[in-house]
Amino acid sequence: MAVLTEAELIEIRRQLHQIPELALQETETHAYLLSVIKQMKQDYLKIREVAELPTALLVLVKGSKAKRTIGYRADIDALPVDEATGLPYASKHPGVMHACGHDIHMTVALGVLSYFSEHQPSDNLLFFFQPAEESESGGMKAYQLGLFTGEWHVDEFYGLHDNPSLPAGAIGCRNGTLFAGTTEVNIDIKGQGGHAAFPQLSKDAVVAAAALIMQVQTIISRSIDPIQSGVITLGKISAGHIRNVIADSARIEGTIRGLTQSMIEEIDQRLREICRGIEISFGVKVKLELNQGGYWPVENDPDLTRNFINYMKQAAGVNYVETEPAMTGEDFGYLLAQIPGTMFWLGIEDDAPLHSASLTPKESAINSGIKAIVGFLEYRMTED
Ligand SMILES: CC(=O)N[C@@H](CCC[C@H](N)C(=O)O)C(=O)O
Repeated sequence: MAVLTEAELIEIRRQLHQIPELALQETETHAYLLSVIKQMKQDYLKIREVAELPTALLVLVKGSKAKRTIGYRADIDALPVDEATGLPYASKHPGVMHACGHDIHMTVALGVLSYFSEHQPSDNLLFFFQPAEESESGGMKAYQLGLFTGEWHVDEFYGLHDNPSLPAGAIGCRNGTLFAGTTEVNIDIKGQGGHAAFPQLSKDAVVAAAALIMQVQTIISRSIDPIQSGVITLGKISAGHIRNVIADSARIEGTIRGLTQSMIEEIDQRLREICRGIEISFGVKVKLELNQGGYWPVENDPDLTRNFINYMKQAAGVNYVETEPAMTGEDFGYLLAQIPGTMFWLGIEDDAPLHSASLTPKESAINSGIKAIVGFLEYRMTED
């Protein structure tokens, strides 16, 4: 196979878009990626599958006179979102969609890999197709399994996220914190059920949940320095069985975001205190689970990122945009805390935001992204 053309890449993206899979279940996606990679020229490639993380895929491109190994990561999982785009190539998996654009991430990575499968790089390149970014901490799992050791050691890591608010193909970045750290929140309230007519004989889990939700929303406005940024979103609540029975339990699921680790820990602590207060005031039991996993703030390495930005600013054909930190989370933050590197945005220009059922990335972003990344990697490999 020659280097993948723009038309072939768009077709690949559409195939991937039709087979979205949730975190750690990306078997069809894994098989598809493998089939595309196996059609590339294999002379410089070494493919690795991992029994302990079966949907992950690593591909090493052997450099001709390697001074280092440069890692490039693309996440491969999708979201439990019912696609509403009406596109002819919409998801074939009901209730699951590439609503965060990981189909674009994979396609860009395949495009860059395809280029270097035909043009041997001087440094080693390691492509990491990572499962479980949206949940389940795939990046942290991979690192803790020792995937980046020995021959597969990575000296510096790069990865992108698509961004609907940037023009198609634009590269966005900043030095310092790019994305927030996040903590997943699960709250189980156990009360006592009873007849709707006799609330005094019950412990109403719905009322306790309502009070808890309203109190939690005061953390940001009343416990956090207004100059600092934090977000608490409780995106899911379930409770009760029928209108005239007082609910005996309620479950709330959400996410906390902060641009620094200390901010996240401060919010976590206030949440614990509010849960204790709800127990006392409503006579219920509240079980709080906080799970940060690998979703650490994405901290770009100062030197590597300065270099990346300087390259992108002057590269012909690259529309570089300096961006603000975002409250989105990314488990690439964990990898960047272990291995220096840079995360950046790729503009996909859409009115719909990430995680929307109507997200429709502009596909021209794929080719622009590949050109910018190939150019940067070739430049980086000329440096000592
Ligand atoms: C880019 C993006 O949208 N990432 C996700 C990451 C999820 C983090 C974690 N599972 C959580 O929900 O706290 C995001 O929602 O920002």
